[in-house]
Amino acid sequence: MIEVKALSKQFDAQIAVNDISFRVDHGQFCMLVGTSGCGKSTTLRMINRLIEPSHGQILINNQDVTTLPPEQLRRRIGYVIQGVGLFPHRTIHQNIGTVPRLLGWKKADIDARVTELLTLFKLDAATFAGKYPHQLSGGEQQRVGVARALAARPELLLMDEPFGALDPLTRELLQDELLRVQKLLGITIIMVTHDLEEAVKMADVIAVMDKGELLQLDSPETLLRHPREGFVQSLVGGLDRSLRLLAIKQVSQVMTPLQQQPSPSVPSIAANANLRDAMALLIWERAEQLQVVDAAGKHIGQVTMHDLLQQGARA
Ligand SMILES: Nc1ncnc2c1ncn2[C@@H]1O[C@H](COP(=O)(O)OP(=O)(O)OP(=O)(O)O)[C@@H](O)[C@H]1O
Repeated sequence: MIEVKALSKQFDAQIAVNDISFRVDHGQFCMLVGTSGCGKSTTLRMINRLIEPSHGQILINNQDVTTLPPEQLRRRIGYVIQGVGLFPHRTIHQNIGTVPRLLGWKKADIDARVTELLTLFKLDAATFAGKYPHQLSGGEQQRVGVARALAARPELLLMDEPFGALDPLTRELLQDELLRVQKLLGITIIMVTHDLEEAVKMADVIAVMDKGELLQLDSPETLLRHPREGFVQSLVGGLDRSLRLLAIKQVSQVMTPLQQQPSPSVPSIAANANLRDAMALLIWERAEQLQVVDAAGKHIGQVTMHDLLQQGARA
């Protein structure tokens, strides 16, 4: 668990972060959202002490981060930035093994961990371990960047716009992979983004910042349904809020169990698809109803236009 208490940072005359407090529980995914220059990166970099706070306190599992030597602290906290920052003259294996090596892990343990992480991110270890970063695509490099940050099993992962430089399709793929890995490993993540769509899709809690201040900290659904007046309201948007609400729920959460025999004339949708995709399919097919199928392709229920209208509507 991480607790940020009355944290501020002043650079000369400029107050970059102004008296912010929040708490992220173990295993939660927290997104810091806001426009450029609002203090997101500065907040993140104070947590791993790349920047020293002017005021305030940061506790990780009740331990004040200022009581730890910064190098020791950074080995307990993974850090991923946009553009990856892989070491260009080291192989993928050496890159991922960086922190375990510094911590004095045995070679066999490092080898096993590198293979485990590459496999986790769907990169074939035999193919990729000996390659150099420039031989990888941007998406592959970014996966390696996340794998490297996770190598020594950190208790916290900090990510600063990690997918900002990727094309939209690769970006979506990596978002899905990160969510899968996060759920699997149960790690706590604090990620910076200026993309509300990304925040709504991935976060358990969203912290909206503006001009160095924390304006609202809530779940995606609460933030979309009850944004505070002013900046947050303008950020979450007007009517497209309804589509964002649909994007945060899965078909499986609103479907009704199978009532009738599957019909070949009714379009099908995967149970883990989101409601926005379901709405798009209903409109595209001019249908009133979709059949829901599980990962094995078995029909398990149905979802109707009426169900979706309820979910995307004002509370
Ligand atoms: N080392 C520094 N020295 C002086 N001012 C700084 C320094 N780092 C950041 N700032 C200023 O602090 C403010 C907050 O910067 P920060 O990088 O935290 O914003 P951000 O929300 O992450 O923005 P972006 O999305 O553009 O990265 C900005 O006005 C920035 O110019």
